Parts: sequence; C-alpha cells; structure tokens
Amino acid sequence: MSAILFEAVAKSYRARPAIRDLTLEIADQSLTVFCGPPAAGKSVLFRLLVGLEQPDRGRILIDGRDIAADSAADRRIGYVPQSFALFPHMSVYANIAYPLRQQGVAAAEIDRRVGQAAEILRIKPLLQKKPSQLSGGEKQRAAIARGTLKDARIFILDDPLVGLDFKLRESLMEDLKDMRATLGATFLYATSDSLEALTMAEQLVVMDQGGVVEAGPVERLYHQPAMLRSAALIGFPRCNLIQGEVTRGVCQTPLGGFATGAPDGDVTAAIRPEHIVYAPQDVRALPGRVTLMENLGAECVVYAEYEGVAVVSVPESDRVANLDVGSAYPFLVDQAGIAIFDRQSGHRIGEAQHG
Ligand SMILES: Nc1ncnc2c1ncn2[C@@H]1O[C@H](COP(=O)(O)OP(=O)(O)OP(=O)(O)O)[C@@H](O)[C@H]1O
Repeated sequence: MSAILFEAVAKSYRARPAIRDLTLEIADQSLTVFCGPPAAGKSVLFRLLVGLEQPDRGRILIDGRDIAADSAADRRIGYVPQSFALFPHMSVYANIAYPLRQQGVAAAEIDRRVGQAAEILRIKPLLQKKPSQLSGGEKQRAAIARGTLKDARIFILDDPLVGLDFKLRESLMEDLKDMRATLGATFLYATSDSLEALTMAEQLVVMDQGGVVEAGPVERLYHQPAMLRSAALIGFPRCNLIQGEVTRGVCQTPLGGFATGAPDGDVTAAIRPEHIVYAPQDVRALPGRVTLMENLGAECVVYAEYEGVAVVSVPESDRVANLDVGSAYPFLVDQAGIAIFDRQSGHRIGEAQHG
C-alpha cells in the first residue's frame, strides 16, 4: 500500500498557482527525494501534508484515509521545516525534547532518545547551550534532531542541509539514511541541489512549476529520463542538451549525425557528461577546445567548445593534468548515452542506435 497519496491537489496564493493538479503516490517506508528549482512547490506540498495549510482542491490520503479533517498535531508527522526556528530561551536539549514532551513521553525515555539523536548528529557537547551560542550548522543539526525524534511514521525534511559545508552535508546525508533505516519510516526530503538528490534518493520526484515532471527510482530517472526537463534538472555536472533534427532515421547535430528510431522533427539530444569522452589518440575525435576546468579531485569537470557548441565532460583528473584553458580537447560522443527528446513536448522519443 502507498503510505501517502496526493490526488489532484491544487493550491494557489492570490490566484497564482503554487501546486497544480498534482497526483503522486509515495510508497510506505520509502526514502523519496523531491528535487526541483527554487519555487517549484516543494515546501508548499510539504506544508499541505503536514497540515499547516489546506489544499484548494484535491485530497491527501495517508494509508488510504483522507486526512483533510485531521489537525497538524493529529497527523503525527515529523517535520524539519526549511526555515527552522529553535526556541531561543530553551537549551538545545529542551528544544530537541520539546515534541516528545508535547506527546507526554516519560522523562527517562526522552533522555534516552535525545541522547541517541544528539549522538548521531554529533551535538552531544552542545545540549546545555542556548541556540544563540551555536553556529548555523549546529543549529541545523539540532533542528534535524528535533524534527526526527517524534513518534511518527512519516518524516519530512525540507532542504535540511542547505548552507552547510560539503563535508558536513556528506556525513549528515549518511546519518539521515541510517536514521531512516533504524526508524523504518517513510521519509520525504526536499532539495534544490541535484547532487544531494542523487546521493540521498531511492525514489526521486522531479518537481517544476508546481507539478511533478517525473517520479521513479533514482537510477531510472538519471539513466532513462522520460522528460527532457528531468534530464536537464537532474545531474551534476549538468546534462549536455544539443539541438538536432531527425530526418528519415538520422539525427543531425552539431556534434555529428547518428542513426535513431525517433520520428522526423526538431529534437534535443541529451548527453550526460560521462558520455563525452576525451579521446586525444582517436582520429575520429571532434577538435574541441577547453574553456574552463574545475578539478574535483579524482575527476575534473572540463567545459569545452566545438563549433560554437558548449560541452561538459568529466574525465579522470590525471588524464587531463597538463591541459589548461585554450588547450585542444579532442572528444568523442559515446552513442550509448544519447537520449532524444521532442523539442516541443519535451517527451523522450528515442535514443541513438549504436553498436
Ligand atoms: N505563503 C505564501 N504566500 C504566497 N505565495 C507563496 C507562499 N508560500 C509559497 N508561495 C509561492 O509558491 C511557490 C512555491 O514555493 P515553495 O516554497 O513551495 O518552493 P520550493 O520548491 O520549496 O522552493 P525553494 O527550494 O526555494 O524552497 C513560489 O512561487 C512561492 O513564492
């Protein structure tokens, strides 16, 4: 059974739609990451589920039951809002314990659970401090502890790691996954960072303009997106989107032509950076030129240009160690990685035929 069902949900503010006729099922005990650009509607959708706001139309069901009449407190959903606010006059301990006190949990049990959450989130030494004595990252971890301590089967984390440095985000992502496994709960998680989404997600929901572009297992959405918009929004570095035209089974693009089963028309070819292959020894390589390089450690993000078309790729750093801006960058397009989308509708209509 699905834990949560949004059925044709709509919400507007002053006649401006924030959520448009959204239908979506979330499986019980799944970890679903909502990813989309700012203002896509992620926070509004979460607030509707928590019960802080009511939809204008549509229904939200939990375990098959319409929750419209349940108050926010009755819904028993653990929630870490995007702009979390710790109570300034209370210690970190009291802040974290607050939802459990509200639920009437016994003091010894509160102590055990606050201690456990503080351990996982590495804030044990801070429990007696006041929020004003914490750094931004520490406050965020205290808010996560508070939001995930409640006795609940559904937890919502709205962009909980925004603004933290990369190392801390990485370790907190692992902690949150562990926490989810331990709690055996359904987790909904929002981020506008595509790398964070790919790292965290089992199920991914790509949102844009108040609607769901596409939802499904993260591997499928990354490797086989059905919509151009999700190919564009998901992935780091960004997907290469190359304009082309299909005529009688051949797609012509500025990066060359390739056979395809897609119907005739104007198309966009989506090519992930890993399918743009640095090939200095290959006579068939296209003579690109480096415009920018970003070293990520083991890999390097190379931005190159060929005949006015920008392409991004991720070769291993040691292969491009002696290249610099302006260097020649011969590359091949791995045809196994080309997906073709109708330029008008944005629907996937085929791929390159290779091999
Ligand atoms: N209380 C409100 N009053 C008016 N408009 C609102 C309100 N809350 C949200 N909106 C609008 O609804 C749209 C969706 O906002 P929402 O906060 O859900 O986006 P988001 O996907 O969470 O983005 P972000 O990643 O920036 O948090 C935006 O256009 C926003 O301005």
